[in-house]
Amino acid sequence: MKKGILLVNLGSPDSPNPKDVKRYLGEFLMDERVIDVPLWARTLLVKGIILNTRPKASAKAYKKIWWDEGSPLIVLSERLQEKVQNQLDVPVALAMRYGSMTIKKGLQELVDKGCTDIKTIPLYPQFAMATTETIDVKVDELVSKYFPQVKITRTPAFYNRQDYIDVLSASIAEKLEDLDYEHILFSYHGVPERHIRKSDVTNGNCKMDGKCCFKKGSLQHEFCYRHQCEITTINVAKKLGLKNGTYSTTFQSRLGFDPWLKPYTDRTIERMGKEGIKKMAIVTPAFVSDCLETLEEIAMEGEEIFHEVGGEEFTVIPCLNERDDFAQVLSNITMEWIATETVIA
Ligand SMILES: C=CC1=C(C)c2cc3[nH]c(cc4nc(cc5[nH]c(cc1n2)c(C)c5CCC(=O)O)C(CCC(=O)O)=C4C)c(C)c3C=C
Ligand SMILES: [Fe+2]
Ligand SMILES: [Fe+2]
Repeated sequence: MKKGILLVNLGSPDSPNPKDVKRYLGEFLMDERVIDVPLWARTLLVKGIILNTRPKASAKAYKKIWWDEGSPLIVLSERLQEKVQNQLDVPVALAMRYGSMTIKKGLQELVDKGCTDIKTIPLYPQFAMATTETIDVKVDELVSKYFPQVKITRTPAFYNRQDYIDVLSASIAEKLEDLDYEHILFSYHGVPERHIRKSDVTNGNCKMDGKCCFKKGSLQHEFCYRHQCEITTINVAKKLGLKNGTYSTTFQSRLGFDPWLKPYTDRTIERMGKEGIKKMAIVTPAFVSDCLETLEEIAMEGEEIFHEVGGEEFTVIPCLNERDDFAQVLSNITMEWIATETVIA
């Protein structure tokens, strides 16, 4: 069976115009693993409220970060795919969970090249129902409907791989080398607290009390986004020798009125600025590629909040994007898969 790799990221609108943003947000937010309420309630909320208000504001934000070549998230994912392809002999395709670069097209591209043994790699270091799980489920649906001859191998979240932690740490160290910063914030995309409970395979271990995520050996950690974010921070802090109190974990990008994972990034930036921190660095490890949430929400809005409360230097560390060493992590994941399958066969 010929092998192939399908990298999958979130996706972006086709353009930063309100019509395209509305179409994209409609597909994204109608996903039952993103807005996880019954269909009637989701339809009311998304089509009745959000899509009548948000696209205009979101389009304005997208316009601020859009590149001549297109959406930064898409362009950076394409550059990454090219790098990974150059490191490997097996075909590597790229798809997006939402928008025009569909997973169906990505699978078709690999099938057209003769691949029937495909490994999917969601471009998310940490597992979440709204990211990794929705990709895995969509791939299964498409394969059973259109590509029954294809065997799929999933890739678990790679937050705890040493090569990933080394690369993330190197990307931070390079940026901070000559910089005199007082605090480094590790800001992850948030999810509603409810999502963490829903993904709790141990049925009740997850108490959202700040302790369960650190319990050794819990089966729940495999599907606990909060645990995986906290551990990413801890492992990087260890690798870089960061002192306690000089770094922290926060969660950004809330939507709606339910409680989301805390502490919130924007409020933390504001509080720290008010408490007298003048030089802050911020890294966003839940995002592999720079996107609206890093380039606008963090680098523009976050900086504005910090300056408003007296902060002076706000350094944003880029995502791993198309770094050679990050492409190498994805190639390592691929080569380990090929080696294991060869031994089993
Ligand atoms: C990194 C992982 C992500 C998780 C987890 C996630 C959960 C999540 N997101 C929303 C709602 C929105 N997210 C939006 C943008 C966006 N989200 C991620 C990643 C994760 N989302 C990325 C990479 C991006 C940027 C996409 C780009 O084109 O650059 C948006 C759209 C922008 C906006 O209008 O603000 C929304 C809406 C929910 C509800 C959710 C979990 C339940
Ligand atoms: Fe999001
Ligand atoms: Fe947890």
